[in-house]
Amino acid sequence: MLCLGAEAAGGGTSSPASSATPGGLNAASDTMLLDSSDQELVVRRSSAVQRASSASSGASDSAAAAQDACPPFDDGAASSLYIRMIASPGSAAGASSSSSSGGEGCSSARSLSDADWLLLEGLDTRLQRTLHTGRFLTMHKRRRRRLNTRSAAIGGIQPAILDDIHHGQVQCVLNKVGDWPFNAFILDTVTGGRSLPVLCVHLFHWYGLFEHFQLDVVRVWKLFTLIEEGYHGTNPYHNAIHATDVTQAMHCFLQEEKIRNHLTPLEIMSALVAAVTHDLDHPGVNQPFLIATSNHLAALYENTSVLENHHWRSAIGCLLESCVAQQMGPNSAALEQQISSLILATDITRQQEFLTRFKRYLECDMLDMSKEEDRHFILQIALKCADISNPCRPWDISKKWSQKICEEFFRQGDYERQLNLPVTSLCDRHTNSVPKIQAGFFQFVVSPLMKEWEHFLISPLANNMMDHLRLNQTKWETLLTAELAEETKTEVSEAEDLDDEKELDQINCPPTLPPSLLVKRRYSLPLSVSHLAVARTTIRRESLPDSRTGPRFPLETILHIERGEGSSTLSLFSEHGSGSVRSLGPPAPTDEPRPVSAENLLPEPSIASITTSSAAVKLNSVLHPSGRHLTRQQTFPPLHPSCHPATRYRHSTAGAEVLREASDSSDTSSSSSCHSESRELVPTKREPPAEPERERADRTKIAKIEGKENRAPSDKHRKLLQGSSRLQCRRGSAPVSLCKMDVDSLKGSSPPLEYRLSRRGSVPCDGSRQSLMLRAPSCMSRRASLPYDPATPDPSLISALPQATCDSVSWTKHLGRRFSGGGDTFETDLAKRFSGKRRGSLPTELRPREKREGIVLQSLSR
Ligand SMILES: Nc1ncnc2c1ncn2[C@@H]1O[C@@H]2COP(=O)(O)O[C@H]2[C@H]1O
Ligand SMILES: [Zn+2]
Repeated sequence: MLCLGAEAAGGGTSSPASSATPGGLNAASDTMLLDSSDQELVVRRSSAVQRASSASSGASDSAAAAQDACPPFDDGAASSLYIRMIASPGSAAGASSSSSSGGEGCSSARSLSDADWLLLEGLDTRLQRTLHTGRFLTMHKRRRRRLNTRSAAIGGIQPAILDDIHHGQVQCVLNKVGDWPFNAFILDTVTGGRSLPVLCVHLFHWYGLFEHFQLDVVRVWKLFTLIEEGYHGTNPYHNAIHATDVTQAMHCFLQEEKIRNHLTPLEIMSALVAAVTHDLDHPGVNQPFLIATSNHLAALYENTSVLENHHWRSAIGCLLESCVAQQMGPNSAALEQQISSLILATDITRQQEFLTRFKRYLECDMLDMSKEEDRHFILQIALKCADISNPCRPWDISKKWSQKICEEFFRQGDYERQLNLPVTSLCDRHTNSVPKIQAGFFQFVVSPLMKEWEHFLISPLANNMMDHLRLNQTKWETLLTAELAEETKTEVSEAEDLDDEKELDQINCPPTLPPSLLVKRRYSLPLSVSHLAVARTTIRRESLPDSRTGPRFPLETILHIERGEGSSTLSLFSEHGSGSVRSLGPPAPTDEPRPVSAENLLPEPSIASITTSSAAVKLNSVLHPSGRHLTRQQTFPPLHPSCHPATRYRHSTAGAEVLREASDSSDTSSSSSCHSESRELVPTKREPPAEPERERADRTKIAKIEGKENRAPSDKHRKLLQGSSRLQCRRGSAPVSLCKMDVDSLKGSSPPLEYRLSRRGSVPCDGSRQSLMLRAPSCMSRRASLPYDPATPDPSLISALPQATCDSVSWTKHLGRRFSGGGDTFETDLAKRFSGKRRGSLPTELRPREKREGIVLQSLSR
């Protein structure tokens, strides 16, 4: 173990920036030790200000926590601590052993009541928790990273040295920590993945918080290490680097003249801790996903700001466990209250609420920074701005963030697809693209807020941010333009292919098919489907998990299951329960392939499991004494035959929409189109099985227009559903709510909301839409993929459908080809130019502008 005098223990006290520190700590007397076994930083302070750390060098996290004095936690904090205890047997053990270890002033007897102990004893976590066990409810496992600056000579024998994280490069980066073109990725690289604690300790020194609150450096390091652990390194975007980035942005804002002269040390500390914890333990999926999959977090936080509630409670848990809360003494309650309020404000679905208020305050010049509540409001806005400030960074940094967030969205879309949930538009890598998402996000989410922020700050920083924002936005729009142009080009060539197909179809089509169905539309049957018994013109393309993106459910397996040759519990095409929509059975025996579950689908660590059922029940009794039920979720969607997950998903999304509509209109919007730029999740394409001659010939033709992810249903299902009257007339992603709808039931009545919205949904490929296509080829208000030359529909079918639907058909036909709603969704000039030309999958109906504008926020809602 090497002990070094730590000039830089606080991260740059010797830097020019630090020397300007207002009341910065003299950290020269700090001594830092690094334990090479877990790279846990233990700092010994010889400073008279702080007491010597009771944590011995190399002590484990939990031991350190146990030996440190812990305060009694009040009722308000109890759940935060429970959350961490449940996820961390070490913490619970620490708490229990602390009484015997005689930690300073820490008595478990006064901390834990009988009920607490009952809860903790019920946590049979020691036996059941796996290596994925983490401290947080999402079962996050910290990934240990070797410092990339570690000398090769150390060879794992010698502990790390201080210079590992405080060598020249780190200093260089920290010296510029107040500059806007800050690159968190670089700091993360030079600190060997420890950017979060390094930055935060640096800032705590810089603001003089150690001195002001008499904080122990060991505990503060512990705090930030816990926080760092709580971020999922497996998330492309919501990881510790994002926390670092947002904290640095917050630091920049705190330096602004309008702000810095008014803040108290407590407010500064609240702002920094809130910034660094604002996405703590983020599972990488949004709130609707958690609700749709009955995730325990949704139940725990009652479907309301689920993630934000979880973030702040986890943050308080870290403050308690590190005992920093204790050191804050009487300030602790105010600190916790501010942190929770700041983090809750980052709920993106509350954007409009804050923006409207902010505008009003600015217009009426109502903000008085000498008032505590106004300062708090500005800090809320500052955190919100910091949270979405990546579009305001220089292009190379901003672009990286954009790609990362989109990759995270697309991953969620992949999970949804694999779970047979409707794929969120924003998250569909097959119909959306990074430029498209960015252009919309920049215009509708970031710009409105940043404009007001600029209005408030009136400073070079604000100008700088807006300059970058405009520049970056132009770049994404240029990319989008190029993408759409390319798409148009491709589709023209596809149209030519379709002419060829028409000839082929006329030769091969069985006489039972009405002529109007021929050459109805292009489609994208996979080359690998070998069970086509009807002419392909009758087959709708589908959106089953593509074998390229869903390797765990290759089409062969699906067809195998569908034919009843495999386990019946995983029927992907049937209607109810095991015989219906993809049925997700209970965990299969260990030697069987596991059913579709979050544990199978999500990258390790899983968000599906947290703790044992008994623990969940007890936790529930603490959080919800009224006795509401909270069960631990093992697999999802859970087995609720009466409520298909897709329906539940739609409801949760609809709920968000209603909520949004209740607030002011003109939020933001998003749209869809194009393929993903990311290739990380695209596995190698599978070999197609052997197939009959004619079908092969067909497919060779089709291959020209392949490139879609669609899959055709099997012959069996097609036959089964020939008589079905379902109204699932769109490709791949039929309106999820229409599964049981009969065409006749629509006669003379106004279409149900679900139908009018015609939302996509990735309903299982059950073949029902084919029969519908046979009967109502072009009357449906289907999205996307309209034929270039739609044949005149059967008049009797048209009369059977709601007028609105038929109107939309004629509207759609007017476009001359399939319409995807994407280009015009943002209603920019740019987009208008391409409306009707681009591919994509939005409904053909023209939805009210405010509804469309809400899409981005809704999709982003976490
Ligand atoms: N560049 C971006 N493009 C699209 N969405 C973004 C971008 N940056 C941030 N967001 C979204 O805005 C949200 C703000 O809160 P979160 O950081 O939790 O999650 C963020 C993302 O969902
Ligand atoms: Zn965030």
